[in-house]
Amino acid sequence: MALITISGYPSSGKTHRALQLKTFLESKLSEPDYISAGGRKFKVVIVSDDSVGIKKQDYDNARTEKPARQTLFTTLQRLMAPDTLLIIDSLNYIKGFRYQMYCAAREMKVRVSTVYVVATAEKCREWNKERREKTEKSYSDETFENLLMRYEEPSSMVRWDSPLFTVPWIDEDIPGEDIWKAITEGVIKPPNAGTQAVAKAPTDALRTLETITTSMVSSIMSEQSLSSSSSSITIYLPSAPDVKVHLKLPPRNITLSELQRIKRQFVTVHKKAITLGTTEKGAVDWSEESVARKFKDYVEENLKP
Ligand SMILES: Nc1ncnc2c1ncn2[C@@H]1O[C@H](COP(=O)(O)OP(=O)(O)OP(=O)(O)O)[C@@H](O)[C@H]1O
Repeated sequence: MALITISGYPSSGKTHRALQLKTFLESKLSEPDYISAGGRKFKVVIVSDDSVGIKKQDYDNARTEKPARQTLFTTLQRLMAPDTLLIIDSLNYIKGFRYQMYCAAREMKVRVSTVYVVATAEKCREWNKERREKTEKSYSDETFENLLMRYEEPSSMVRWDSPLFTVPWIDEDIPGEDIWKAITEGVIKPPNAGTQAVAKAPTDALRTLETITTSMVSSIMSEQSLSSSSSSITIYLPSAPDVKVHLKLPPRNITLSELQRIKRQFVTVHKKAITLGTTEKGAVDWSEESVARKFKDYVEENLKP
């Protein structure tokens, strides 16, 4: 039915908010009108680091953090269902990971929303220290500071974070009614080209992903050098000349390293989707045109103005 992603700094009160939200949603689900309208039994489920066995120390280095995140992702894929309001209570601090969850939700045809729990770094530091003093689970100081530095703030401007609800730590109420509306009445986005089922071997898909994105990065760079004042360029794919992609660029010079960083993020996220898509849910569409259009959207949304 819906996927609600909670995101925020370490020790910012995400679990506190997730529990508040669960109580609110359960009270809405128990309203007689709601039950009789749908005639179905819905449930609210929280998936958290604790519930899937992720420890605070797993965030100490990438070697342990990556498989932890993968466990979280596999669990949420398994639990997403038409009768479930799924709340993901974890740091969810990587933009690419939130995008990956969003794609999975679209594939399952469930509504999405993001709750950004905001507390100052100082406050979170204080709460993390208090947890340690009370011998509760806490992050080491080094990991805590590292996570703060790496935190990629959600933005209502990008599809995968919206609708976005920002909840400050001082405000005791959550915007429950607004979240409820978003997850029961909001638009269900159809699976995009990248999540529709069309057979293609994973090795081909990985090659397409790499060659198309590489070729688009060089096309953007060369088009930009030819028409420096233009804010919109057209790219033709050398390997598929009948495919034309129109790309909007911000009115400034885009650097190669910027594009390569965006390309790396895109490739990493979709490599995972290719593997999961082909091993668990049937093959997905990784045609050249589909990859080109997905990458175009990703570039447009990730280039700073
Ligand atoms: N609004 C608040 N007012 C006072 N204390 C709070 C508030 N929110 C959280 N805390 C305290 O901060 C600590 C961390 O809270 P919580 O577990 O909800 O954070 P979290 O963001 O889920 O942490 P983690 O990053 O470990 O998942 C707890 O000890 C909690 O009591």
